[in-house]
Amino acid sequence: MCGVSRSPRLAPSILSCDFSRLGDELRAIQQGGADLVHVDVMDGLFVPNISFGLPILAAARRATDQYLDVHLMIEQPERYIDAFVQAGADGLTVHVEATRHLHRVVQQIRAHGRDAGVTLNPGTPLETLRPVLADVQRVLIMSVNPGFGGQAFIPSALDRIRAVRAWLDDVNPDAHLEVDGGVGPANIRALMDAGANEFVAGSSVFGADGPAEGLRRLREATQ
Ligand SMILES: O=C(CO)[C@@H](O)[C@H](O)COP(=O)(O)O
Repeated sequence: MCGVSRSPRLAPSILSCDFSRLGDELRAIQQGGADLVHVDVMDGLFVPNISFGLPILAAARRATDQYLDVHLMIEQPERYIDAFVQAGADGLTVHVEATRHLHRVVQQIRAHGRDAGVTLNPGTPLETLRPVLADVQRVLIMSVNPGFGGQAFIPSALDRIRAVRAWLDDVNPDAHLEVDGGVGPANIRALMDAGANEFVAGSSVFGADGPAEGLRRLREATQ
């Protein structure tokens, strides 16, 4: 039996929001029942896109009291952990491919009292995560190649979730297992059944019908 509640936690990705109305968007997702706010930081080096960085995170921190789940798609994240903590991150997730010192970065995040997360690209062997599984609060399985919102879900993520869920149940049942990329009403139930309990969603939340409806559809699909 897993230690964390298996109740699904919805994590809208603000990468897909209207940044000219960031405060309104954050209020809308909170009112719509978001459980945490996913913040995608991209450096144009680790991924072929630049999103935003510290000032936007700090602005989000001023605008909401919700948990800020920061996904660092940046090279050598150890250079910026302290700054992202200062800017208001509650959880920081780093890529195994982006650092030579994965265990040290996890320690660095934990030393600030924040939740440490680890993630990996869809083409990276899961084994690279294993040495730190007991030390983290969150594992993120990427179900797209990171860098852009609105991409198609990669089905092999389902088996990867099942495998990591089994490992976590052995060594760290309290850790969250999050999935990110192409998540929507059509696949959220299958992802839940595979063992994920946190669901990052950009397009399916900030779509044409707005965050309240997007979140309602996702929540309904988990039933
Ligand atoms: O990290 C990323 C992309 O790199 C994701 O968080 C996306 O922003 C999710 O967007 P959708 O696939 O839900 O549109």
